[in-house]
Amino acid sequence: MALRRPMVAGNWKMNGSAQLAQELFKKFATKLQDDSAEVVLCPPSIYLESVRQQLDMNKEALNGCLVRMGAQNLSQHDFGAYTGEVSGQMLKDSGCRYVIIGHSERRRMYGETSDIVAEKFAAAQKHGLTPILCVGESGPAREARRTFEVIAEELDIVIKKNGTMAFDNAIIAYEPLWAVGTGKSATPEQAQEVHAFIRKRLSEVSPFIGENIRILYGGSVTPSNAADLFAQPDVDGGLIGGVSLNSTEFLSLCSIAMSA
Ligand SMILES: O=C(CO)COP(=O)(O)O
Repeated sequence: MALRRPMVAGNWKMNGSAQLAQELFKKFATKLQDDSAEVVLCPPSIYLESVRQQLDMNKEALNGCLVRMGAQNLSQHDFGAYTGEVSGQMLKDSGCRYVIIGHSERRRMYGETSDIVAEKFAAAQKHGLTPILCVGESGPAREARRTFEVIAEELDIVIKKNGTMAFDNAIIAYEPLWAVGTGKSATPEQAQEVHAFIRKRLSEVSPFIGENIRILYGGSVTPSNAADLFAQPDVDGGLIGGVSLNSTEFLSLCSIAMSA
């Protein structure tokens, strides 16, 4: 068993259906073998209930395999006049264990600043959810050799607001923007380099957290590149977009993580 249990988290984004949940669980029930990796489904919030039903219905068949549920976003506020928003408490009530925070699509398209991301991180933990914090540089930033600078900045704002110890209960996802949904994944070496940088930065404040935090890679992960990515020493699995909608391919990523 690896020091850190690998995780494969499926971010459905604004895709999927109750039927997809059913199809995935049918395969989980027969194909997942043990608890050597953790599998997380992050459907749109309207389908959390469908996933939860499947989790309940398949409890016995899953037989100790770790399948869990996460949300894709939450409000930084607890309750109130925030039309269209969902609070951490509501996600917790729906059976979520995880919540994705600061995905690049939300930062870019919905004006989520790093300050808001830091507030959402705090809100998630306040309500007993584990944040999956996304960080990553744009293509131009990489070309300008600003990758580490961008990642450090995104991390530091969350650390400043929440403290390093908050990362005791958090997961980080490195998702370079140029690799998200483009079919052009980071190479295993590129991913490893950034993951090691993130781990080192956290280790400087807490060696325990640095050693134990799981850092996922996200951006065009497929069954053909996953084994090399997941085999990197500082890559603890993946945050999967497109492929998480294909039950056969997603299951094959889960198997790869289980043997990583
Ligand atoms: O954004 C992602 C996961 O959060 C990655 O998406 P793709 O796997 O579709 O590139």
